[in-house]
Amino acid sequence: MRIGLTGGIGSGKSTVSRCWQALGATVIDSDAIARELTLAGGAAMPLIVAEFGASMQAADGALDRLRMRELAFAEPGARQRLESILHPLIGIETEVRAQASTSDFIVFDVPLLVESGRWRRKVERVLVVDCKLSTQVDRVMKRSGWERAAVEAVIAQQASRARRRAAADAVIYNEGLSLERLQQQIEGLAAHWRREA
Ligand SMILES: CC(C)(COP(=O)(O)OP(=O)(O)OC[C@H]1O[C@@H](n2cnc3c(N)ncnc32)[C@H](O)[C@@H]1O)[C@@H](O)C(=O)NCCC(=O)NCCS
Ligand SMILES: Nc1ncnc2c1ncn2[C@@H]1O[C@H](COP(=O)(O)OP(=O)(O)OP(=O)(O)O)[C@@H](O)[C@H]1O
Repeated sequence: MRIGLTGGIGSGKSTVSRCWQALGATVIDSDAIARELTLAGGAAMPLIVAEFGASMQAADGALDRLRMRELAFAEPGARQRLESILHPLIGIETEVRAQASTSDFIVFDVPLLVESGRWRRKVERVLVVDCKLSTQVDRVMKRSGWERAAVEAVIAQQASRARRRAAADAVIYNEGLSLERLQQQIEGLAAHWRREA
């Protein structure tokens, strides 16, 4: 079964992904693929340099992520140009990885599943990880050392919690939840979806 896992920045997608991995699922992480594509020599780099100029490249040839983040979340047009380079390449790579999987469950961790539209028909279930906006901000500031305004700028470009929940087959409310309880919820969901299938 193909599951699309989504949620806002810092909601807990990677944490939930690890719960699925513990059950033997294959997890395919779009953010990780985007990072690989933009390493030095990555397939996206020539296209990014052609579109945004060589100043977007760090000294080692990889994408200058901080610089690109500042541009992409300040100018929606720039973010869309970046997405139009990366999203087709991410789509190809995720499909290659999915084809290679022999697991019962393939979990696609896709931050922009609801926003992009092209994902819904590729998955059989949509699992949304939800939490309060203030929790998202706190978690990302703590985990990544970002400024509050940087986290808020990303949240402003993402779907609302209500829109995401409306697209969900199941919602994990990841607020004050121990990792044990989270794992139990995923186990319950996996059993339920196994029965449905
Ligand atoms: C802008 C970039 C360079 C910033 O890199 P940085 O290392 O600072 O952040 P990172 O990649 O870890 O992303 C952190 C989070 O930002 C959010 N985010 C990333 N890109 C986008 C986007 N295009 N729109 C909305 N939110 C986004 C996601 O929640 C993501 O988990 C990078 O996020 C990127 O290349 N984005 C475009 C690719 C994309 O759309 N990725 C989203 C998953 S498909
Ligand atoms: N239930 C929880 N209990 C305690 N800490 C949590 C919980 N869920 C998530 N976190 C912590 O919050 C931070 C963000 O979680 P995680 O990385 O899973 O989110 P994400 O949705 O994958 O984030 P991003 O969109 O930035 O990739 C991490 O440091 C994680 O350890």
